[in-house]
Amino acid sequence: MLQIYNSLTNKKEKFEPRTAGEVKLYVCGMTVYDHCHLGHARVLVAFDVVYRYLQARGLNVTYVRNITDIDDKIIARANENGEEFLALTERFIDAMHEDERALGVLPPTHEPKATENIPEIIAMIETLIEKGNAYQGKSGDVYFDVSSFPDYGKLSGRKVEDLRAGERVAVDTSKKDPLDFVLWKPAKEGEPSWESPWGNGRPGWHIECSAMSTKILGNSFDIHGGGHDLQFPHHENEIAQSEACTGEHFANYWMHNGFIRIDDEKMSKSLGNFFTIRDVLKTYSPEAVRYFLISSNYRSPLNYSTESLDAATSALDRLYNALRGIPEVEYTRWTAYEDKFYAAMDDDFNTAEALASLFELARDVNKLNQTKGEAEAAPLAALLKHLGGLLGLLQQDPDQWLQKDAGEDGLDADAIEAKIQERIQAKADKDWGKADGIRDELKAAGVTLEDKGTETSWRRD
Ligand SMILES: Nc1ncnc2c1ncn2[C@@H]1O[C@H](COP(=O)(O)OP(=O)(O)OP(=O)(O)O)[C@@H](O)[C@H]1O
Ligand SMILES: [Zn+2]
Repeated sequence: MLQIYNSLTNKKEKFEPRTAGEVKLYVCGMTVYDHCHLGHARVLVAFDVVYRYLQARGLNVTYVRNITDIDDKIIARANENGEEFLALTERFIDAMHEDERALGVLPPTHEPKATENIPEIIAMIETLIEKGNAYQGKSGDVYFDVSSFPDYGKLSGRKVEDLRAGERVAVDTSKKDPLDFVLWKPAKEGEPSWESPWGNGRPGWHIECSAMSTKILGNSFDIHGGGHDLQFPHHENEIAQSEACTGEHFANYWMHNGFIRIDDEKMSKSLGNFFTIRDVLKTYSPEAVRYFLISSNYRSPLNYSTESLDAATSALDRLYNALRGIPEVEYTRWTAYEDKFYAAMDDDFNTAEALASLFELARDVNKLNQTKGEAEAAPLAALLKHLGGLLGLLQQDPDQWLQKDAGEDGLDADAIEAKIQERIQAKADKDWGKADGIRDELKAAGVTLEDKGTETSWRRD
């Protein structure tokens, strides 16, 4: 029986989809004005594991993860760069997709963008105004009237009176109440904008998720997820908007992942204390990064450190070692082992326990291999690989994986490939000095390049 910790009720609950066999999942995605960092990787991987596991449980999952492609930070960055905001967002959406592919994150079923759903957003705001849940400000702005929604605070457990205490309405807004939040913002000079009944403007952040989730998944759906910081106010506001608009219960289960932290602070672009996914992947393999991200419960905070990533790499070495040299055979069920793994995952996606079950399995593969030989160990090894795959792990060739770490030069295969790509680019740019420099640098690290036509291969000396 799958249990999910529901942030709405603050307890683990039996997971019962609204329609038997079907799961509708919505996760708040990135604001695309920069490269994704490891904090973003955690949301991507945590919900990728949820997505994979629900499917493994035989459920048909519709997974929606939005892209916030219009927002103050995006406009500010585009202005700084002197580029069109759409050019900026397109670049970072492509980069995000590259990072996802590199990390083995499966693409969601739908990836709606805010800018492609403006009519739906406007329609929702109009309904909210009609129903008396939203009002127009003085200059083309529209606000949600928090006092019109008695359930406000039910997700975050906050009381409206407490929230209001100490808040004051800023003089320059036309909000009636400091808790009211913006649904539509009037366009400022030179900013991207869309026509609306309230004049040219753009949507607030909260309304985009209400509009896109409802459009694709319906008024009510199963699971809504996102980072812990989104619980309040973003998700609280989504509930208010959606339930006020449709009169129906919005999402049944709310899942929030903990932060990736650095020195006990949230890894964040605004704080500048971040490591991008692509930078980390220059040194560590994607599976090691995934392993690190799921090595503790998705709800707990997780501190980033090179020690943890090294430990993740060694842990994977042990699992790959068990698979090495064993013939690949078709996976068949092996209940005694599978049950442990499934029981762990059924317990609110307890990946730490699920990984522990993989180590037990690896130990037994080794034992069988030593006592009875490779052929006998093969079915158990196939099971290990299969269960690892449900977490997006153990999908590499064991020999290659283990060879990666073998170099004493500190350069793994991915790092060498990256250098080769850099050299190909340098040659294309006719920067022969740089191209030779890279060849020499690799040579010094014990790696020899061999050019054959346009192909470059490498070997360790
Ligand atoms: N350090 C982190 N650890 C875990 N999840 C995070 C972290 N930073 C952002 N997220 C999550 O990533 C998703 C996308 O977030 P978004 O693009 O809005 O970034 P953000 O929270 O504004 O990050 P930043 O503060 O770095 O700009 C959200 O679900 C958010 O909660
Ligand atoms: Zn959202």
